[in-house]
Formats: sequence, C-alpha cells, structure tokens
Amino acid sequence: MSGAIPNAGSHGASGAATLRPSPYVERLHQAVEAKGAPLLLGLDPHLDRIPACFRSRPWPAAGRGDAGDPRMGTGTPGAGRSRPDSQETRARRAVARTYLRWAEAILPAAAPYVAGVKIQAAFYEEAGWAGAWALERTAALARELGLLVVLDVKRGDVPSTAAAYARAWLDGPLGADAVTLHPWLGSDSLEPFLERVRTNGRGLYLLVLPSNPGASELQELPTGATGEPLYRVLARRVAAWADATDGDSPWSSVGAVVGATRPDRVAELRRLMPRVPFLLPGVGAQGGRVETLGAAFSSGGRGAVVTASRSVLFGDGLSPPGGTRPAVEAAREVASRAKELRDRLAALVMGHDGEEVEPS
Ligand SMILES: O=c1ccn([C@@H]2O[C@H](COP(=O)(O)O)[C@@H](O)[C@H]2O)c(=O)[nH]1
Repeated sequence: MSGAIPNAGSHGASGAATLRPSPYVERLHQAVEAKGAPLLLGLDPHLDRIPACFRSRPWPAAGRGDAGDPRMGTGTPGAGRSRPDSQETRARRAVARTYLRWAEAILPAAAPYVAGVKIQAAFYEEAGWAGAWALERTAALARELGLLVVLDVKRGDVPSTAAAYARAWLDGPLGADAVTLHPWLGSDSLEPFLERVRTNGRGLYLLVLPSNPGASELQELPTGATGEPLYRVLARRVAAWADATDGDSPWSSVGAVVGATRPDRVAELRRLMPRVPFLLPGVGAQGGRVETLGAAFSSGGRGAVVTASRSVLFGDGLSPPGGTRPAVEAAREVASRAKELRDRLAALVMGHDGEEVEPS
C-alpha cells in the first residue's frame, strides 16, 4: 500500500495488531476527495473481452511447475509431480496469467480517476488455485497503487462458516478493505464481519436492493400486516446493524448495495439508511445512469460510491476485442473511459452543495 490513504496493513481481528487502520468509510471518503469523485473501477475479467495483447496461451506440458511465470512460485500445487499437468490445469494457469497481465496494464492507467477497485471474485474462483493467485496479486497491486480494494464475494453463512469467510476475505493476504455480503442469515451470520468493522477498519456492503431485474421478485414482496416491501424491512435492519456497530461516527462502515438501475428507490433508501454508505452497481452495461443517482449522495460525494465494470473496462460495444492494438493503447482506453465517468460523477456530486442527510 502506498499513497496518502492509510490502508489496513495489519490483519487478524483478534491477532496482535501492528497498526489499527482508520474506519473504512473514512478511507473511502479520503480517496473520493483525492480522486475527485466517488467511483470504483469494477474489475470483472470477462475473458472473451480482454484484448488479445494480454492473452496468455496454455503453458506447454513439459514446462510444468509454473515456470511460465516465476511469480507463481515453485511450491504451487502440481509442481514436481511425475505426471504432466493436465490441459485444463495449464489452461487455468494461462487464464490467471492473462487476468494479472491485464490488471497490471489497466490499473496503473485508471488509478488517477478511481478511489478503488471492486474486484468480482467469481471470475478468479473459476480459474481455480491459479485464479486465487491472480486475485491475491491483483489486490496487492491495487493496494500498491493506493487504491481501496472491495471484494465482491456475496457470502453469507452460519456463524462458524462465516468466521472462516471473514478470515479468508478480510484477513490474511487478501485482506480486502470491504466485502459484499448476503444478509439473509441474520445478525449472527454477520458478526464475524461486524467485529472486523469495529476493530480492524474493514467495511461491508449488504445486499439490500440489487441491480438485476429479477431481484424485485423477492425484494419487493409485501410483508407483515402493512404489506411493506421486503427491501424496506431489510433497509431498516441494515441501518440498525450500522448504528449498533459504529453509531458514534457520522457515516457507518456498514454499507448497503443499492442497484444503480433503481433510481426510483434511491431517495427512499437514503432516508431509511441515513448513515449507511451505498455501493451503486449497474451503471453502464446494465442501463443505470449516474445522473439519476444524486439522491444517494451527501455533500462532497460522501455516502455512496458508484462502481462500473464492463462499460469502463470494455466500452459500450458488445463486440469481442479483435485487433492487435498494443497493451498501452488498450490501457489508455480504459483510463479514458474511467476519467469520463469520473468527470460525469464529479459534475453531479462533488461541487454540489447538497444538504447533509437528516436522520429520519
Ligand atoms: O446488485 C448488484 C450487486 C453486484 N453487482 C456486481 O457489480 C458488477 C457490475 O458489472 P457491470 O459490468 O458494470 O454491469 C458485477 O461484478 C456484478 O456482479 C451488480 O451488478 N449488481
């Protein structure tokens, strides 16, 4: 980690801490101020859309043991076996190398315009242990560039398993600044994560109203005697978890995922969760527009952060990335799209003298 934003350098909620990081939401707001807008670069490595210049071919069987990328190390699973690595293993390693090479080009280029990255873990999980290697390296690179790291893992489980997930994603080598979670298993399932908010400067984003159209099948179900939609019940619960966790600060580090495709609900959710920071996915490829999201933000771009993946990474066209343009040019294109979105967001929220949200 470098730069002016103190990141969480010490890990382990109960281990001997070397340095207690400042609350996640404070680091987020500092980063937003430094970069000029509340924007995260969504890192979703859709393999079929990563430009050809970053592609890595499967390493030949004779070269097993990861000699193809010395950074993979020699102690990796499969190294030193008598049988050659399977084609599938070699293909996965090639995918992981592609992901990392791509990230190494685009992250430094886009870093001046974004407060952090939201890394979609699913793509890395798909590539097996090599994907875990690429994920770890990518998160480390982002930190070196002074970027916050939000891992989009969307977990939720019984407390004993939730504790392992919290260790996996928020401690140790990955040590994300924040993660996304499903809140459906209730308070005890969140406790291992909330503990790290209280003691280790971590942040959470709990899914309240996701961006996909199907989300309303459940989230808008009427509940109780009044027929109140489920997302409202959930929003109140998230606000209560936030208050119980770090209620003494103006903004909580317990956040909520609110789809940027739901501008019709943003103002209402802001009222229900006055000190809960929003993560707003769904801009661009899913049809959301930043210009409709003003109600999510407080002055200085506080209180919410937009994340956009495909529209910034690959542009709006859906055609595959043909051509042979060099990596530096491909990275410049990502940076230019990130800057354009950053500027649109800045125009919407940074200069505006929007009033601080009053608790309802
Ligand atoms: O409600 C949600 C929660 C998470 N996501 C994730 O955000 C990105 C969006 O990618 P785009 O390419 O910008 O559409 C992706 O990782 C989703 O898993 C979401 O879209 N909606």
